[in-house]
Amino acid sequence: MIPVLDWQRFEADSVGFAAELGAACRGSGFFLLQNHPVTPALIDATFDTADTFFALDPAEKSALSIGLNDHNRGWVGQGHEKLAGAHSPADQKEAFNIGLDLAPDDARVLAGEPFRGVNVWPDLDGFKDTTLAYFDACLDLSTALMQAVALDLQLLRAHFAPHFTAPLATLRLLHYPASQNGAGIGAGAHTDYGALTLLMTDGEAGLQVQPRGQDWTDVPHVPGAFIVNIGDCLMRWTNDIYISTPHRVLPPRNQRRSIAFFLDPNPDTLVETLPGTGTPRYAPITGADYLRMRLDATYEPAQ
Ligand SMILES: O=C(O)CCC(=O)C(=O)O
Ligand SMILES: [Fe+2]
Repeated sequence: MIPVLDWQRFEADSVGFAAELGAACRGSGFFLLQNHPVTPALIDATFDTADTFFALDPAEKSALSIGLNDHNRGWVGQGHEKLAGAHSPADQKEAFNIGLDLAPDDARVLAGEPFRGVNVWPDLDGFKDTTLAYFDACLDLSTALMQAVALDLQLLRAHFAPHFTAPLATLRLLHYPASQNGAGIGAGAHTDYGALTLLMTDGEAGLQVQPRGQDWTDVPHVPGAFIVNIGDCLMRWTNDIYISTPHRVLPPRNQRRSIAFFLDPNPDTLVETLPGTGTPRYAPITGADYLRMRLDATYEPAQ
């Protein structure tokens, strides 16, 4: 049900690869991607540095809290987020978000453009270098995947390139503590907000998908392969030709770690239904407005 695609095929037969990708994106909205260029050494190093961060004292982590800035960077403590919506139980997980790495004197930061802020960093050797290397590797791979999306949609291969020059990409380190009794939820049922998500897990079970009209089913673990899925922004952009699919994480038996990379377009990109996709079902919206709308719904209103 969730196909396994081979990235090497994109070089040799980009049209054939794009057709496979397109079939997955029109179906379950999920596929596994193996033989990609993000090295096992970089993946391991990112998991290791994330472990070191999550083991810090909560007081140290809360100095980097996501609530202290308005550009979606930093630490999300346990119980802070409800991916399934405000009336659901809180997710049993913690997370750390890193965005495009901008200097404090970057003109976009100084101008206060939406989501254009500086990253926040823990005082840990190697954390920044490792996570930024992982961020860059995922940015390269995900924007290359957008070329395959373009080919599948009968657009020029470079169609999306201008929309991902300085995108609202987010690298999110995730940590789900072991659950004694399986009660509650690790991450509530949701669809992702952006264009593409590249997810790496440590193999601990828990992630499930629910393709439209079907039951929840486990996502298989293929060591080293990315779990790739499309988000609501790309569903909207394709006028619902591609499907973003609900998924959730059950409370894991053992602690579980994952690393999600969310690719959203540039903040000023106008997401309007693509040529050749029929009568538009959606009004155009900028990348920044769309992401803000979705993030605002994810965090509990202040008490
Ligand atoms: O941790 C996982 O396996 C999935 C996380 C997820 O779906 C998300 O953060 O959007
Ligand atoms: Fe997700």
